[in-house]
Amino acid sequence: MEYDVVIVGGGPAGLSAAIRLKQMAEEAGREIEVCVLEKGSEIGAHILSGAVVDPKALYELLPDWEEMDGHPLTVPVESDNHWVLTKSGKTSFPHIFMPPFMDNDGCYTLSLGNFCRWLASVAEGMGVEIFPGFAAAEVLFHEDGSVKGVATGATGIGKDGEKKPSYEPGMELHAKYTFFAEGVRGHLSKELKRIFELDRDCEPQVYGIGIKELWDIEPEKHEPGCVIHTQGWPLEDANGGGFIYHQADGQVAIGYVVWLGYKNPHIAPFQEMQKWKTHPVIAELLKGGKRVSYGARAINDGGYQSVPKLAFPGGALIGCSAGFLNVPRIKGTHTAMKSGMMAAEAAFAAVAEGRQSDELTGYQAAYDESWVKEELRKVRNTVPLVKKFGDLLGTILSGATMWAEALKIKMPFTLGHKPDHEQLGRKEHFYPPEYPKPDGVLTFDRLSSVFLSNTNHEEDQPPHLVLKDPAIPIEHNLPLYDEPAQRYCPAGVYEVVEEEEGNPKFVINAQNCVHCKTCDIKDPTQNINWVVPEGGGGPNYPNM
Ligand SMILES: Cc1cc2nc3c(=O)[nH]c(=O)nc-3n(C[C@H](O)[C@H](O)[C@H](O)COP(=O)(O)OP(=O)(O)OC[C@H]3O[C@@H](n4cnc5c(N)ncnc54)[C@H](O)[C@@H]3O)c2cc1C
Ligand code: SF4
Repeated sequence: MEYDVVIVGGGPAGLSAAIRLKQMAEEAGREIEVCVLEKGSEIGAHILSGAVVDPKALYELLPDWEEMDGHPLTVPVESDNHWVLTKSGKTSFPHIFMPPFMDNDGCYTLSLGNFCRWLASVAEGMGVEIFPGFAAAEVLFHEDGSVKGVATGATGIGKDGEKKPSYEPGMELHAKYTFFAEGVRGHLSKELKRIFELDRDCEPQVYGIGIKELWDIEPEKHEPGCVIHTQGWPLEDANGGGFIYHQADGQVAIGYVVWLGYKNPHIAPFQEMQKWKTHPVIAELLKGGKRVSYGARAINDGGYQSVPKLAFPGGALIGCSAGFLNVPRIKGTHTAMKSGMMAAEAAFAAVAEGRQSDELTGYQAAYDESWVKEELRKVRNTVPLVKKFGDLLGTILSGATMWAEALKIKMPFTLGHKPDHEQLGRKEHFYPPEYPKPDGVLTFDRLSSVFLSNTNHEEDQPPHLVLKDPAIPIEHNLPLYDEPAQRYCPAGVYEVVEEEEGNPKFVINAQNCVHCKTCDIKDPTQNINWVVPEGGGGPNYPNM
């Protein structure tokens, strides 16, 4: 199938790019053929976020969005709180100490999945072809090495590699330009970074794992638009923090992010979140409520200094595939959208000039002049400072650099990052943290949690969690790190079980995978390669 632009990924970046392309074509009075591929069973099915969204990019994309039908930006932020937690206490950090650009004034709290569903309806109304349930499995290249498009994976192939009666071949989608909008740690984007050496001149990307639950809470405790961020307890050997967003319909979205640069191999991010919920203030908020959804997704933490080269012959990385998240604001939606719009503008100009398959230098140039780059520049030292000096001193120092930027004093240094997978220490050098036993009311185990993510994969299909060397988990990771995949995976996919003869065996329950990408990031020897399973497989998040 031939298109002008093929977009891989129906998140905020991909959908904004599609809408912007159609808008420009309409303004110019010409046609442009655009399609969006989405591996989830529907748009939004794989989207997991907070979210408190800054509508800055939305105002640029759809200036009259407030008058448009069905938009989900119905709960403006009414109160903005930051708590520093100890085991049983909390101190509210005075809002006045926050640099003005950290403000949530004018932002909305919502389900990002529902936001994407709405953006998709707008895009379809403009003639964008959207294919949910289609995972782009392979990048296609022209003979000169430029990107030609993508191929979706075939369906109906068994574990043994043989065709089943349900076999359907994959499709090739060719385009003048292909945008990769796969979100954090996209597996094709990872390949493209390697092939075109896109990250040769930037710092390595670093990540966090965000674990989220949606709760129906008692009506008298619900304060729509109340936004709370927490730092401090319970994390000891790691950095990160929690969020509590009072959203529409009596629900609160709660989540916990653990930065993946941690050294203690005994840490289990899922358990950190369960422990965080036992804090008296959070436990009280959730008491009498019911957990209705669960999920997890990695998040980019590298920021400004980890943004790779954005364009290459025939394509571009947009959104979190490149990595535009503002870490102290925990916001990447508006920057993802704007990057998609900038790429769209460059691609439209190129197609209108009759060009194809070349490098969209206009996109890179637009980013270099954009508010996205400037926003990321101001907060670029937060993550390295907190990692180096710890939560308290690091936050103070990072706050000082942000205030300096707010006062127009440009910091003359940019600190670097170290890859997350190189950080783990040996198991005997660290104590296992204490975690609560699940009570099934406030705290849960991983399997009952995954059940709430509605995750489903066809069981008889080739593995989508590919071990480069099957011996490494037991022969290398187990003796050194007690095989950390057992703990960092938020879906209980990886287990070490004793075989009858007493030998340990590494088991992969791939059907439980919620596509968070943590294993692809944190495995110490980068032995796990996450590739797309059959399209439509994975979580089915309702409103995450
Ligand atoms: C826990 C957590 C909390 C967050 N909180 C906030 C917040 O409060 N505010 C905020 O602004 N941002 C927040 N973010 C960040 C925000 O969610 C991201 O910045 C944003 O979603 C990035 O958009 P994207 O379009 O680049 O990628 P995504 O939203 O990840 O979308 C990518 C899409 O591409 C699809 N896809 C991937 N690979 C393929 C493939 N090969 N073929 C087909 N489809 C594919 C995926 O299924 C997905 O639907 C949070 C993130 C997390 C994890
Ligand atoms: S297997 Fe990997 S991608 Fe899947 S849920 Fe576990 S850590 Fe995430």
